[in-house]
Amino acid sequence: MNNADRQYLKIVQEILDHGYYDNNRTGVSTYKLPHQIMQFDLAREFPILTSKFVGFKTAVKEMLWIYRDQSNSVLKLQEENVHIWDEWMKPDGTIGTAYGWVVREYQQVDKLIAALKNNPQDRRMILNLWQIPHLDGGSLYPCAFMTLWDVTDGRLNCMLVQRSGDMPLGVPFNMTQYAVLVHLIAQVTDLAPGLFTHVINNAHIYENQVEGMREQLSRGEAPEAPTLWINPEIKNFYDFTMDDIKLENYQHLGKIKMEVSV
Ligand SMILES: Nc1nc(=O)c2c([nH]1)NC[C@@H]1CN(c3ccc(C(=O)N[C@@H](CCC(=O)O)C(=O)O)cc3)CN21
Ligand SMILES: O=c1ccn([C@H]2C[C@H](O)[C@@H](COP(=O)(O)O)O2)c(=O)[nH]1
Repeated sequence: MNNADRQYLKIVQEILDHGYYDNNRTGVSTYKLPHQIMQFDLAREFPILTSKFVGFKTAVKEMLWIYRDQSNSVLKLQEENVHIWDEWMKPDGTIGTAYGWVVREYQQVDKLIAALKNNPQDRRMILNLWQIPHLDGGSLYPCAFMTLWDVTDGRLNCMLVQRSGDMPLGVPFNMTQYAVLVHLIAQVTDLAPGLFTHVINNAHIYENQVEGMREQLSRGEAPEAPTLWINPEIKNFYDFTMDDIKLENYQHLGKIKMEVSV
C-alpha cells in the first residue's frame, strides 16, 4: 500500500466513522474532524494518491501559477486548460487579492529563497497567504495558507498549514503540489528535500462526496508511489516549466468524479 494513501485513507475513514456532521457557508453539509496530520519524508517517497487518479499536471500548474507566476488571473490558468478556479472568477477575470497576488505583493518567494541561501538557520522562514487587509479583496480566503520552512542537516523541511481541507478534491491536490514545491525550492537552494508535514485544521467530506469516498476506500491495494523527476539543470526557481517536472510510472486505480461545493 502506498504510504500517501495509507495516511490519507486513514483520515477519510476516521471522518466517515467519527466525523461531526455540520453545516457551513456553502450550504452543503460536511462530516468533519479537527487537526488531521500527514507526514512524508520526501527523500524516500513522493506523496501522490494511487487509490484514485490525481490530476498531477493540473495540481502542479496551479502551484506554479501561485508561486512562480504569482498571478491571480483565472484566464491565465484557463489558457493552460485548468478550470478548477472557474467558479471563483470575478468579472475582471481574476480571484482578486488572494493567493498569487499576495505572494507577489510581499515578494514572499524571493525572501524565502534568499533566507534559505544566506541564512538557513533562520527560524522566521514563512510563506503566509493570510494577509488580513487583503482577505476581503479575494474571492475566497486561502485554504492552504501557510508554509513554515526549516533547514536541518542540509535537508529542507516544510510544514503546510491548511485551515480548511476538502478531503476528496482539494487535499489530494494540495499534498502533491506542495511536495513538488519543496522539491523545486530545495533544488534551487542546493538543499536535499526533507520532511513535508501537512496539517489540516478542519478536514471534511461534503455529504455529496461520501459515496465517492466509500468507493475509494473499498478499492483494492493502492499501487506503490510513482517517482518525481525534476530537470537537474534548472537553478532559478522562476525558470521551471511543466517540461521540467514529470511524474514517472504513475499507476493508479482510476478517476473518481466528485462534486465541488462553491
Ligand atoms: N469546495 C471546494 N473544494 C476545493 O477543493 C476548492 C474550493 N472549494 N475552492 C477553491 C479551490 C478550487 N479547487 C479545486 C476545485 C475543483 C477540483 C476538481 O474538480 N478536481 C477534479 C478534477 C479536476 C481536473 O483535473 O480538471 C478531481 O477529480 O480531482 C479540485 C480542486 C480547490 N479548491
Ligand atoms: O487549496 C484548497 C482550496 C480550497 N479548499 C477547500 C476547503 C473548503 O472545502 C473550501 C473553502 O471553503 P471555506 O469555507 O473558505 O473553508 O475549499 C481546499 O481543500 N484546498
